[in-house]
Amino acid sequence: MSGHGHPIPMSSARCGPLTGRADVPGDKSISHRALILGALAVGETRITGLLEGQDVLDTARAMRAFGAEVTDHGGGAWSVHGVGVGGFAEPDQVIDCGNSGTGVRLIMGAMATTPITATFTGDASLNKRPMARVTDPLALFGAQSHGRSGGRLPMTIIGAADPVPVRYSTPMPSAQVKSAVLLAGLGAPGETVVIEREATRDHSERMLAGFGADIVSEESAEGRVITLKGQPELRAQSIEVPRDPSSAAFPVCAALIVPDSDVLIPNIGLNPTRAGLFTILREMGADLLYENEREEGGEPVADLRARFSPDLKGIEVDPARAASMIDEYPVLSVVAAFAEGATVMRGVAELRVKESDRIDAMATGLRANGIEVEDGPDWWIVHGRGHGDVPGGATCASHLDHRIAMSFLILGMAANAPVSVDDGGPIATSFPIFEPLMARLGARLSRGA
Ligand SMILES: O=C(O)C1=C[C@@H](OP(=O)(O)O)[C@@H](O)[C@H](O)C1
Ligand SMILES: C=C(OP(=O)(O)O)C(=O)O
Repeated sequence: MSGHGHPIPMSSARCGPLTGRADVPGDKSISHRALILGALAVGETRITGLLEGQDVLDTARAMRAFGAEVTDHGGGAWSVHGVGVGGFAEPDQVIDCGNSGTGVRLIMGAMATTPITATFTGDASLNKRPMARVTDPLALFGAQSHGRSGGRLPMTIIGAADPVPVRYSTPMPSAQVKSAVLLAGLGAPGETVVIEREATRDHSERMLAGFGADIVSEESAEGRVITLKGQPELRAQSIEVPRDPSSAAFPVCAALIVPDSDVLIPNIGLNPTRAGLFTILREMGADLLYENEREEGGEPVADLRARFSPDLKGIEVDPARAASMIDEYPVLSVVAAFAEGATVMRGVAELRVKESDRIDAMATGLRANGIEVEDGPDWWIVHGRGHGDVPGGATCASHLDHRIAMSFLILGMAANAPVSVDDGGPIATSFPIFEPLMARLGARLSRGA
């Protein structure tokens, strides 16, 4: 797999209209949480629509290592026989979370208040990412961690034998940190409180409530205050995973920039903590409609219809929206290249600590393809060239980052010359059917240098 297998060079060439229906896979964030909470519940949790991308498969394997029975019934249907809160067994192998920040950080939280020891590792990308943001609050519960310098993986966590509850303000907007603290709070007596200044994706809170935990979110002058009562008995659930808005972003953005396209992307989760990209695209002048808006399994859902939008305008993206579209900035920067004027993105320092430094990876690749980009520590500006004037023609490094690889392949669909990536392998972490799905719509993707 990505980071372990051979690189898969891929290219994308200008194509005719993209048309038809794009059924994107299940939501990655919700899939991780369904497996982890299923493993912490009593009884059998049934999941449909699970994302079978490598990140989630690595979490499924990890849950088995902690003692849960995880079964793949085929076609996205899975079941998890949980061990109950506090019931995790000590794994006898190192837990390899592959490329997944969400996987490793949430699982560290989930085991940190059980008196067991586990060692975590990942691929070359994950082993560079900061873990102190999770181990600092886990230490407050009484857990110990021993990792490489700078708080990097591989890392051993020794769960607290006698955990205490915690009140913690997250220092950066991060749903992974929030979720790690909440999952650790399950194993501590009393109330664990997480305070976040900017609201991040709330799938953990919604799903914990669904599993029967006593959890309350309140808005206050400090921000959002989430209070969880520890040591509940979580009851197994049936979970239907909605389709992933972060994956939908790719066919949506491709349809906006490829002339005469008209693509329907059904059943997309539009939780407001996730849907920022679609709001911004509409503000830029995108022909993007929400059809058949409804609620499914406690999450807002709609069918997206995206059509070629020849008059996109650059925009100043409201930094208050950053958390609700944090994974979508790379593909937004591609759309920005086809807009008239500058698109300004501020307050996005977090982009520098994802699977890659996403500001640097995109800025470097966009410049190589003839697009002017300025960047600083927590901001970047893409100077759009307008439709029909994006040169393309370069090979970009994907840095073991699925979203970087997919973004540059989208660029190639509307640029004047083909665009290549050195390695499309990481795409399988979140969107394993990206290639056939985009090809069916009419994209011209090929493999090989
Ligand atoms: O909680 C989650 O499922 C995620 C949170 C975000 O990360 P941060 O918490 O680091 O912002 C996001 O980038 C990631 O893709 C998924
Ligand atoms: C940042 C991402 O994932 P993770 O942090 O789970 O590796 C992502 O999918 O864009």
